Amino acid sequence: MVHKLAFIGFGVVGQGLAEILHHKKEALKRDENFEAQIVAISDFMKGSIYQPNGLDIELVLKTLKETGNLENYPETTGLIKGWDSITTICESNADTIIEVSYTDVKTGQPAINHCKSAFEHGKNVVMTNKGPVALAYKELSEIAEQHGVSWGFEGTVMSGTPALRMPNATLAGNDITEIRGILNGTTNYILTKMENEGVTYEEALKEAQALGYAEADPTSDVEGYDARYKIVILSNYVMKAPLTVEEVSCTGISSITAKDIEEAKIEGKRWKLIATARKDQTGVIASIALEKVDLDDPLASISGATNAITYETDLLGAVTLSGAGAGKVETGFSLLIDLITIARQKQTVKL
Ligand SMILES: NC(=O)C1=CN([C@@H]2O[C@H](COP(=O)(O)OP(=O)(O)OC[C@H]3O[C@@H](n4cnc5c(N)ncnc54)[C@H](OP(=O)(O)O)[C@@H]3O)[C@@H](O)[C@H]2O)C=CC1
Ligand SMILES: N[C@@H](CC=O)C(=O)O
Repeated sequence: MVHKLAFIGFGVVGQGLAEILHHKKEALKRDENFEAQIVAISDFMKGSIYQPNGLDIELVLKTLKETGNLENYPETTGLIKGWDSITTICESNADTIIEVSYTDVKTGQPAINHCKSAFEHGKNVVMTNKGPVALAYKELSEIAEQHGVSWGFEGTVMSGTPALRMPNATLAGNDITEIRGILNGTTNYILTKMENEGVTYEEALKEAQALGYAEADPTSDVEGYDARYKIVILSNYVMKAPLTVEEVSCTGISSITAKDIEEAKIEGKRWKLIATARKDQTGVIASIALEKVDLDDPLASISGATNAITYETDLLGAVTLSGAGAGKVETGFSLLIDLITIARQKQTVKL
């Protein structure tokens, strides 16, 4: 079966997945029996194209690079231009929607509506957009289930590093009592650059933006909102506790100075933006806080855009996972693993 994909949003991450699908086409077919075709892309400013027989990925990327607009893609029989996101989701022949538009930290929209429309039209969604998972996890998972479709969102926490799949699949049966981690690549990159290279806060932020780590509005990163979304996703999905964004106390890194960093160094400590969620009798208590950690703390050695997370479990003790927390290919991969998982489920059902 060839999986037909429609992309909503085509920025860093969307293009990351498209490049992987192009470069690994043969290997994915040979090793995973996985074949995909991009039939539609709908992006706010970069334009919208739909070709029911499949778009030529190389030509899509070339057209975008050379002209900045997808609608300059060469005319072919059946090509439709200009569809908005909802029309693309509802009217295209895609079986899976790749939702990689920007994360709205207040309402989660329009991505929540994108998910609802897709599920109601019998389509799977795989996404890296954190809004719908952080704000509407329960409602959307119920709608997906009612319509018998899949919803993948591995990349919403720690990019392609399996921060969701690992505890759910391989730690199943454990009670996870506490989660503590570095969950934002941009802020960890800034803190590392300031400490190791004496780069200013502003310069380090600019670098993180240029490398594709930061959110469209980097306030989300530096004020801790992005990490707050991620700890809410972890609480709901991994700890099965219905924590809301408003319940998480949150401070970011925007007030940190070179002097603060120097002082921490003298004390033998290091600043890190730490996300914590801890179970108690009433539910889960969670926070995002800038902390001065001891150098022998396992999170102290996590540098750059790398993230890390420790799960405290009742049967296995502490289990720590570290890996990429942001990036084009790294986050593109998170979408690929969700797609491969859906494909494997379909193959198992057939058997
Ligand atoms: N970058 C990373 O490392 C990671 C990102 N994420 C998440 O993945 C998502 C995508 O990130 P990234 O690719 O970096 O972001 P970008 O800002 O590079 O891309 C987002 C794209 O979505 C488009 N867009 C915004 N709203 C709509 C809409 N309503 N309909 C169609 N297109 C829309 C934007 O359009 P335009 O700019 O043309 O107006 C832009 O091209 C975000 O939600 C982010 O939080 C998650 C993990 C890691
Ligand atoms: N802006 C985010 C991207 C991934 O979620 C980050 O820096 O971690």
